[in-house]
Amino acid sequence: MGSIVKLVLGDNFTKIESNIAGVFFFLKTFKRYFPQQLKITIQQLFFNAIQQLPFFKKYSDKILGLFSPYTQIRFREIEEYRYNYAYAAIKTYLGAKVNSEVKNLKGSQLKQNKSLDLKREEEYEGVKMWWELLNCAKGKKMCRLTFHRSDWEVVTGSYLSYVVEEGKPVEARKKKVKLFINNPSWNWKSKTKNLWSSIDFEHPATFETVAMDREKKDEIVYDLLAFRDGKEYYDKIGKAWKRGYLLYGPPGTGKSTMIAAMANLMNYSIYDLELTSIENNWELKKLLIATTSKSIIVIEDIDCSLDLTGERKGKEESKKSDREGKKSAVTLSGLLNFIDGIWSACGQERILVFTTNHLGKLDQALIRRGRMDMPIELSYCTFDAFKILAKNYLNLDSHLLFRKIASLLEETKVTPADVAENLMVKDRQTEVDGSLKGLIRTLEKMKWSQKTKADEQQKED
Ligand SMILES: Nc1ncnc2c1ncn2[C@@H]1O[C@H](COP(=O)(O)OP(=O)(O)OP(=O)(O)O)[C@@H](O)[C@H]1O
Ligand SMILES: [Mg+2]
Repeated sequence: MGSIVKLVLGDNFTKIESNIAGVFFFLKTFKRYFPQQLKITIQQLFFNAIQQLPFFKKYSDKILGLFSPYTQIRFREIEEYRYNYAYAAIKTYLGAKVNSEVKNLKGSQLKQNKSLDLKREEEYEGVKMWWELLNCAKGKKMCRLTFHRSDWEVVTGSYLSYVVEEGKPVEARKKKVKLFINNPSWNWKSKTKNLWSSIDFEHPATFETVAMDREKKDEIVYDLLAFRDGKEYYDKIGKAWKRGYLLYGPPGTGKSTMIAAMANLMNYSIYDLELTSIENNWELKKLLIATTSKSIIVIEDIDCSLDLTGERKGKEESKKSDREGKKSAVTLSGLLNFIDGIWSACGQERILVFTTNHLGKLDQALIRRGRMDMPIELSYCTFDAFKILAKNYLNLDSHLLFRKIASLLEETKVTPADVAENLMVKDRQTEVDGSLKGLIRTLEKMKWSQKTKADEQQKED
């Protein structure tokens, strides 16, 4: 074998042969004379140097994972659309350490799609390790811990629990998400705190449980995260740090559920603004100025609350107008002024969400870009959305009846709320089949009645 290689490579083989011999001789001498600690340091330097090579830069994570004596543990900020509290605790721990030991702080650039916020070296019970805080593509963030494989037990055994415990006390003071509801203006007293009443917000919805196409959902989550981390960007372009989302779709498609998921993801409070209990533009201004930063201001069913001619025509409008004997005057222009003017002046880190069942009824001025940055359509249940509901309600990934349901969903307009209702069971063990069959019956009925209606319509036309 050696002679065939020699024949092919000729003189080069002799050179390679002597180089390899040289490396082996070096490693042998190194092993004999150098202490363990120095060896670890040199190994680290060697792997750091390798990471700089272009080929390794591209595949370094995978290659180093295979050959490196070092191993890594990653803590992502968002795991399966849920906020990862271990990440938060670690970040807090590292932040506190950085303030007291600035000398360990290093900043540099990693791969093109990752930027390094912080790198610090740690020593725990004689074990050396390295923490990195990384900003990855699409606003994702993570902490990465690198350490020698031989230290696995110390790191996973006691070190990580120590870090999470240390980071916890600050994290425990984390803001509680609140739901604010505006008091009717005839109940306001002199102090600002009477404008809004609040309760703890404990809605369990997360983006994981919102049933909609995954791609669309990812786009929304990345948009929200980019907004949250965008202070510098908004400062740079000279725009107020705010973002508007317009959620539209038929009743029962998950608009309110998505607002709850947004609040839980961002850890922002919700201000649920009921325009029908406000008298005029001045009151609207007062209410909006009293909202705090890191909040989501929600106006549900905007088309029912506001008339495009300038007068409200809300669900409670007639009742209230009768009672007070005068016309209320919150106008579209009042709202627009706020979004563009006062909003920009006092608005720090606020999200504005409008919902509607009828996109066509809204004034273009209200939904133009800059006011509503992202229109989000919540639509009838697709098979992708159904699979999420089946997982939520029945803990089911697949079933023989799924194929039938998929084909019925293609032909029927049914809301996720209707599907969810059919999937609710008290006893999962015995009722899974029954609830899926019940859903199929409902879908068949709906399909038939929708078809009949469409035929009648066609005849009329
Ligand atoms: N996309 C969805 N994902 C998960 N659950 C959903 C979804 N859509 C509806 N649901 C379920 O249906 C119920 C009603 O949904 P929700 O209140 O979010 O609808 P909506 O679009 O706000 O309706 P409306 O226009 O009447 O306000 C929710 O409690 C939820 O359980
Ligand atoms: Mg709703």
